[in-house]
Amino acid sequence: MAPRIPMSMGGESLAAEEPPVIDLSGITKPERRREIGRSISEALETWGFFQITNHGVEEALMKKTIEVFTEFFQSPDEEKLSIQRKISGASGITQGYSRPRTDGPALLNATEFLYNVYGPGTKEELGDNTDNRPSQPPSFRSTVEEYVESVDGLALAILGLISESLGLPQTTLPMYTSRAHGVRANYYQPTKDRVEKVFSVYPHTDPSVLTILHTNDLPATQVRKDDRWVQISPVPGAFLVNVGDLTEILSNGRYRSFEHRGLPHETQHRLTIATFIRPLPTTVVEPIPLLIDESHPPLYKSQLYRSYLQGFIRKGLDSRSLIEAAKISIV
Ligand SMILES: O=C(O)CCC(=O)C(=O)O
Ligand SMILES: [Fe+2]
Repeated sequence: MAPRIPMSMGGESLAAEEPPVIDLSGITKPERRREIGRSISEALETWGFFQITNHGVEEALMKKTIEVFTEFFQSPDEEKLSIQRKISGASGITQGYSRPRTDGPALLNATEFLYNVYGPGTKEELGDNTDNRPSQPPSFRSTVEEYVESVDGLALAILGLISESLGLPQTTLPMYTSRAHGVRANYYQPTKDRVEKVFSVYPHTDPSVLTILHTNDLPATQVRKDDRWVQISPVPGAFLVNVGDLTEILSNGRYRSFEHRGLPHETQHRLTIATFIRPLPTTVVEPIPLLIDESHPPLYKSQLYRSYLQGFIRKGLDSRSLIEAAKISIV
């Protein structure tokens, strides 16, 4: 296992360079589309992350989404605890509100967070406890539903570009994703004590194909690059996008799932909302057959997304351990 990097936050340890900001305007013009595709491909090879502007999601909707989540997290404990996280019997999908935790066998969460699944889908995709969503403020559900629908359209566009950058038809990666998305909102208490296990989201990779992160514009999301933590400066109105473990598998290792973590701000509450674009539980995840030939053997095992997710739930946030375990060992 790779050694853990010290968690200290000395400013001098942060690299000057960071993932690029990519402007999506003109995406329908063929030449511009190729240029955007090249920028995304380069960003994914170098960082696994990029920010996007002119992405088509309405600014007012983005703001309103931050507002309703903030209002939820600031509501009284009994309100939040009334939808405490629980596992649904049949689907195994755990939804609801979670208190900050620093104990337990798996590396869990030192922030409080809310996780629910939104979008069209079967009971197996959505889980049986979709009622475990906030009912306050009254506009919460309709706002988040509208937000997720809009982010879904953006995700399809980005997945199309990533597919093309792999030399595949733009429908390829979307075919591996469900339209029901996991939405995890993290709420960080302010603290000057920025060390692991204090109001942070531990180093991990995402069990997703693609993750689209919306924040209240405060640092710090950090990505691990060449054994250093690189802090990403939020561009107001932009989304932070990264590929997860499933894209690493589907692309047969061309686009790696980079380890990252979330830290609190010193003086203000940080809110981050991650939308995870994922396969269906019944999808077989394996390197895309068109990318495999004699000189490019598959580097990852084939498995059901459901089994992958169960492994994630069992382990919690634990650097790159699951994706490493998915590799075919070459002896
Ligand atoms: O809050 C952040 O900055 C990162 C959150 C994250 O990585 C996640 O929820 O998967
Ligand atoms: Fe993440």
